[in-house]
Amino acid sequence: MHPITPERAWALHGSAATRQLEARAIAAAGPHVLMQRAGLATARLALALAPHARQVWIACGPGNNGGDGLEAAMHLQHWGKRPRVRWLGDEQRLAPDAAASLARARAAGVLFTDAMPELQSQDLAIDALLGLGNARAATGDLAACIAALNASAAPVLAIDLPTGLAADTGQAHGPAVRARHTLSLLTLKPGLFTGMGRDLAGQVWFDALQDGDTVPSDATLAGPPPARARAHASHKGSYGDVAVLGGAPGMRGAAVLAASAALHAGAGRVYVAALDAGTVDLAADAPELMWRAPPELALARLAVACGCGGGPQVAAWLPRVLAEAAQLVLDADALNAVAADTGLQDALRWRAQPTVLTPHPLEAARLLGSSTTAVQADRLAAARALAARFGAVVLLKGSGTVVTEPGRAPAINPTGNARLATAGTGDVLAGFVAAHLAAGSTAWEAACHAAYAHGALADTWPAGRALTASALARAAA
Ligand SMILES: NC(=O)C1=CN([C@@H]2O[C@H](COP(=O)(O)OP(=O)(O)OC[C@H]3O[C@@H](n4cnc5c(N)ncnc54)[C@H](O)[C@@H]3O)[C@@H](O)[C@H]2O)[C@@H](O)CC1
Ligand SMILES: Nc1ncnc2c1ncn2[C@@H]1O[C@H](COP(=O)(O)OP(=O)(O)O)[C@@H](O)[C@H]1O
Ligand SMILES: [K+]
Repeated sequence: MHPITPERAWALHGSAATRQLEARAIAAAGPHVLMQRAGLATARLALALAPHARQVWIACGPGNNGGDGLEAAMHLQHWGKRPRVRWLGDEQRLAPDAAASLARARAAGVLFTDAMPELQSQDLAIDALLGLGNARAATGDLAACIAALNASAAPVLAIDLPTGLAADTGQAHGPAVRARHTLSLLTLKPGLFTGMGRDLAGQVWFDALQDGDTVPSDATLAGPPPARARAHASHKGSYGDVAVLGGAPGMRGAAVLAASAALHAGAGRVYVAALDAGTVDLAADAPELMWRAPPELALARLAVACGCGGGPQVAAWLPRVLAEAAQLVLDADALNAVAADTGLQDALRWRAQPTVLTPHPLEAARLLGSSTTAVQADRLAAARALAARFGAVVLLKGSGTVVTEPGRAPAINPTGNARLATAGTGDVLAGFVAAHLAAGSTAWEAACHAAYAHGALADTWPAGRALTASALARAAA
């Protein structure tokens, strides 16, 4: 069993792939063996999380997720704990594995009770209501158990998935359990790491329940970028040139943030072309930045971050930028301009040079002609659709940032937290991506590595220090 941390990459499997692997694993191991392993793993984790727990409330649903919970109850009973089980199943319609675990829990003397527990007296609660079989919004007793788990002062351990969380999308379309820990079984599911997944699953643990067998993954949970050593005999030209095109009147700060981020992330030289009527400025904290009028940029030699505070003015520059920029990050207003103009959409599709689009969900919705709700309902699918439509790497921002490109399984970024929800951090990310592109990374690597580094800075940010976008830009290593 492993705790899932951002220190390494992990393969992610959606529900269809997991069902496929489950069928093979059951065929190989024999009936009930997998559920026995799942229940034992759950009980062991429960004990590790709450070693002194006496009272454990286990809410068990009607299917095999409930079977895992019953199996765990049996072990906890054997180990001298006092598990109390609320079981929502129907013996007439019970699958054989869950029926076997029900019999074992009863034989062990586990207490079954329909009464809701005295919530404050529980030391631990286990959510074994629904897992992969979660088919519709919970109502009735199921919804009441979800509410009880969420009201519990005790930590909640969810088996396989927090009840109500969709394995493939990270969305919940009804009441859902908010767990402190989730033990994912057989595979890690993408929905645990994006959308609502991070908030509902808490700390994720993983037990493969079997050795060796696997099926093709649907996505990856990204790992850290490889360390980049600088050759001693290198010079500023070795790390490439970035230009930021943005900063319309009143929004110059966005361009400075992206430029400062590119500079601190290691770009050799950083130019800023502000759309603010061409006035030249020296940012007090970054005299290294070189200010140019937009027509002066030698786009064909530059990694360009375009959009950051660009306002409507950026649209006029996009035909040239799309045609000429050696590498390109399109952010914010540049994305909105593309969304509003089919000519720019064609130019983006025809572009052959490396390109990264960095929309937040609303920008993605504009590009897709859909809504933020539709994008968030399936972030992986939305990112894939955008990548296919524009033939570019897409980095869809938000909790569990998704990176994808045509023909490749998406990566979900494991780092970052809600302290990043402050104005300007997206401009910083665009600057990071541009710096990686300028240094020679592929568009895919630049997007994955920049997202990871951006989130990791937030994850290690000192508790007492305000996380502002300008401080984030300067903190890049
Ligand atoms: N079969 C096995 O040996 C194994 C099963 N495993 C567990 O089994 C789970 C999948 O089991 P199932 O396929 O039985 O699925 P679940 O146990 O997640 O739920 C399926 C049952 O819940 C009902 N249901 C779904 N949504 C409902 C709703 N909103 N209101 C009321 N009832 C609802 C379905 O009609 C069905 O009876 C996995 O998540 C995992 O926890 C794993 O332990 C691996 C081994
Ligand atoms: N709750 C969160 N968890 C993880 N990352 C977040 C969260 N909220 C915001 N972020 C990150 O912060 C950045 C915000 O970017 P964006 O929405 O473009 O803001 P802005 O336009 O103000 O710069 C993105 O990288 C996004 O992924
Ligand atoms: K569950």
